[in-house]
Amino acid sequence: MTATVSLTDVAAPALSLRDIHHTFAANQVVKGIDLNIAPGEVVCLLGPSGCGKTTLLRIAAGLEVLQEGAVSLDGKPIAAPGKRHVPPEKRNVGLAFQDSALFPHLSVLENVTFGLKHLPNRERRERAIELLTQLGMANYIETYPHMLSGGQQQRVALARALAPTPKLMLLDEPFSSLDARLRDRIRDDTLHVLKKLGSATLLVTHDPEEAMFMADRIALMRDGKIIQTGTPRELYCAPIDPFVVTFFGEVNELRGTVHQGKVQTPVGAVDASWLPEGSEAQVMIRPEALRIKERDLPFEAHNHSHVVMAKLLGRTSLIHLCAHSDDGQEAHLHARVPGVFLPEEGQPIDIDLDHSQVFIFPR
Ligand SMILES: Nc1ncnc2c1ncn2[C@@H]1O[C@H](COP(=O)(O)OP(=O)(O)OP(=O)(O)O)[C@@H](O)[C@H]1O
Repeated sequence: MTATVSLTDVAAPALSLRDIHHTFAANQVVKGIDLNIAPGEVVCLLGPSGCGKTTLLRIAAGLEVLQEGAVSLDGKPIAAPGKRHVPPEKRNVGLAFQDSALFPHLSVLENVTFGLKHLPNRERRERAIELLTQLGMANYIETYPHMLSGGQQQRVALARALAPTPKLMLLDEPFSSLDARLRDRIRDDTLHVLKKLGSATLLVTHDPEEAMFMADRIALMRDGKIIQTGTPRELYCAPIDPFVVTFFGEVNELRGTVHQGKVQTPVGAVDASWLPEGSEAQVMIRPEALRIKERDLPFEAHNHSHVVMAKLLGRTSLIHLCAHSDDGQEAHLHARVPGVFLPEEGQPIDIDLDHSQVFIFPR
């Protein structure tokens, strides 16, 4: 019998962070973090402002001296508290930040070839131009940084970080200074370049959509700790606690008591078989889990579920609704429906639940 062994089982992690703790004055900002990144894997460190993401990335980069724990690159220890600190420039990692400064006296091409001194001239130039082309900057190779917009400078900074093909890229909010349209394009270009080069990547972001767009795996942080690690699908569809659910977008929150393995809500019964009978539960329903069907009933039938308000948000419509159950329970909920769906105020409706986007937790 042969066992299947994946590449990630045999190859040393591109980055390994073990039991990392970090304190500024008396403020403990990283509290025991373990994280591995496999070769070629894109991992997003996601979390609210101040939860310690940047500090962790700076520790991996060597910009903060490690206080507690261990850091390895490619299986080799590069930082141990009080013993070993390989400086950032010797770690063979690519770094790009929200506002990465370019060398002002060098052209775009010279900025990108800067880290390629070990290559012959021609190869250096070809490599830089290839990357600048992939990031939409091929027409600016002779331009100087002060002549570029912020978004263009950011693309050059990404090309400069990627040019030496580092085994590990550390990116801290590299797209957040860009306006929405440009950000989408540069994110897309960057993702394709990272995958083509096969660089393992740790990307810090506070934007869940960005994390889902970029990541093979997401590590969601709160208050110095990783709360859940998994694929975007695992975090979105199998969140382990209410914080994880709410971090990925608005949810309808209801409460109820577990009775015969279920909690009754105004939109139907929700399975709670894993919770103790009689316990209080929190039911979280994503807006897209509410499926609405218009009913041919008089608009005055207000003991039936009905539309309170409908707004077009662009790609989706947001329906404010009043949900009624047969036993007299009532709740104001938000539903999201793809495309243009704008029923009139008072329109009676039936509501079905997509249970895959309903989550239940003990209160
Ligand atoms: N050099 C420093 N000296 C003192 N406190 C610091 C220092 N750097 C960060 N902190 C504090 O550590 C905490 C974590 O900061 P960090 O920048 O790691 O968070 P973050 O999750 O990246 O936040 P953001 O998304 O806002 O950048 C914050 O309370 C911050 O004020």
